[in-house]
Amino acid sequence: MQPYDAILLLSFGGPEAPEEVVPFLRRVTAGRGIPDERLEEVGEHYYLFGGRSPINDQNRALLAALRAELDSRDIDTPLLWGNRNSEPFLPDALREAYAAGHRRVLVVTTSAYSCYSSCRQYRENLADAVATLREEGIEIDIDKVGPYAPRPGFIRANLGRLVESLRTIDGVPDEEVALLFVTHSIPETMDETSGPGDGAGHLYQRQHRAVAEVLTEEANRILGRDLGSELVFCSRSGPPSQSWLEPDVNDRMEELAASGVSVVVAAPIGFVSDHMEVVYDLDTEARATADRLGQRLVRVPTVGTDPTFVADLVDALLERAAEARGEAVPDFEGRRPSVCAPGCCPNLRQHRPALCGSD
Ligand SMILES: CC1=C(CCC(=O)O)c2cc3nc(cc4[nH]c(cc5[nH]c(cc1n2)c(C)c5CCC(=O)O)c(CCC(=O)O)c4C)C(CCC(=O)O)=C3C
Ligand SMILES: [Fe+2]
Repeated sequence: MQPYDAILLLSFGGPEAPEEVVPFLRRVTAGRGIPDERLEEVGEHYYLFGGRSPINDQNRALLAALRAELDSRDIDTPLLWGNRNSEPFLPDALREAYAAGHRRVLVVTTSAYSCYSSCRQYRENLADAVATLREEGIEIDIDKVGPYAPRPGFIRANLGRLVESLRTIDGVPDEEVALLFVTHSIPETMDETSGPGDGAGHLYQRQHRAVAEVLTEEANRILGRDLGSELVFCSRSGPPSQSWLEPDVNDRMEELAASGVSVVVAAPIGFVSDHMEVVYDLDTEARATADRLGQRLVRVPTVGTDPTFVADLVDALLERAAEARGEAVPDFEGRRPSVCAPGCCPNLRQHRPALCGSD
């Protein structure tokens, strides 16, 4: 893994007890104009699950799977974990890394796609953490693996799960099935400006549509079906005056019921584990919508610790290390170099320093 002497999994974080819910939500939304009403509502989602989000346990499982994959390739580089919004906090993780003698850390996030929330915001968190540590006299260098949704392993792992789910509705005619790929809604402006600032924009949506297209094609080929598919969104927040990506999964299910769809297959390709957005927004809310409409909802699992996904993440780490050594590495979808371009996925609220980019 040279030139890196540690790897760090960087994630969103989540509460693990009822008393952690409000402090967590305050951290997530500090200065982001989320209405109080929405916060109370989201708090209720967490209380419904005893105040414990599944995300940290899922990251513990991912860390164990990554460790096992690294070990199987005789890579003994330490693997660490830091979060944006809950313990273990990123600056603490980096402080510990330094204390253990690590000076150059390679980061991989639990966000697979490109947009401010899923990429640059983590880069800002890294810049903040490094600045905090510098004040303590600690110097640490950070690089990051780029958004990995277009990678073959992420796609193959999703395909395996999708095909398995579709096999449970073998006898249902194509015209009665709606295949919905689901991701987190984001503000329209965040989508428009996502990507390397080359004028094209909408990279967030384009990456999802590309993944959805390959998955639909391949699943149809494997199963001898001719299913269509669409991209829909969940977890909208923000004030009603702001446009966010649509349609909402529940609204679309309602329309589909009216046109004779009896089975909805929901594949949350926007997420890498079955965290709150999945267990609440899909398994609770969308399931209630399905029940009301008399539809059957088949929810496809996220990639989680799928061995194909885990092996591909380790490949991504190794490729990033080779890139840092100046070696030629495979390109995919123009994601080389891994350093983000100037103005990539900008912060539209205020300019803030960000690491792992060329601006
Ligand atoms: C693109 C995207 C991902 C996917 C990529 C990735 O995985 O990073 C993601 C993941 C997640 N989002 C999460 C939780 C929350 N996101 C919020 C708010 C927001 N998310 C946004 C976007 C995204 N979010 C945006 C544009 C906002 C508006 C405010 C802002 O501009 O920041 C809020 C505030 C309340 C609300 O409005 O919902 C919460 C509580 C959790 C933890 C789940 C758990 O606990 O299991 C995870 C993994
Ligand atoms: Fe979110």
